Amino acid sequence: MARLIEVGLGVVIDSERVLVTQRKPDGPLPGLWEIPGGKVERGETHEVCVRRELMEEVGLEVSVGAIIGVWEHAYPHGAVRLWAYWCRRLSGEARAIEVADLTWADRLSLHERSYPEASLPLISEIASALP
Ligand SMILES: Nc1nc2c([nH]c(=O)n2[C@H]2C[C@H](O)[C@@H](COP(=O)(O)OP(=O)(O)OP(=O)(O)O)O2)c(=O)[nH]1
Repeated sequence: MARLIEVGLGVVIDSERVLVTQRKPDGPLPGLWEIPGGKVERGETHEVCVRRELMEEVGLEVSVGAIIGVWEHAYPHGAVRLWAYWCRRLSGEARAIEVADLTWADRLSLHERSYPEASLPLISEIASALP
């Protein structure tokens, strides 16, 4: 079996809303919404990966806190292991830099979007943490 792709995700909550981003129309899982993040690069810690991805994708400086969970899933394009962390926004205003779109979703609107299958347990976990 092909090796797992390690992926670091940053769950940023601000004013009782969570930041979700939309994948670009080209590439795997086009147009689905997700938690910002990306592949852990060689030699990188998860914390460094999450901080780098949040800055690259949405221009936010964040601090990385506790781990939420780890989930594995095999897609036709490859198998992933998602490592999700609670994050706090330190500076910047989120803008769609390397993503198709973004929004700050409350508990209700979180459930109105479509996510990659691997993210579904994480989305439930986040929803249960929102008021
Ligand atoms: N960022 C993110 N990726 C997810 C989520 N759920 C999920 O299955 N994935 C998958 C999609 C991809 O197979 C993989 C992340 O890879 P990616 O292609 O988005 O990562 P990247 O930003 O490093 O991309 P690139 O530089 O290779 O273009 O994890 C999620 O909630 N957020």
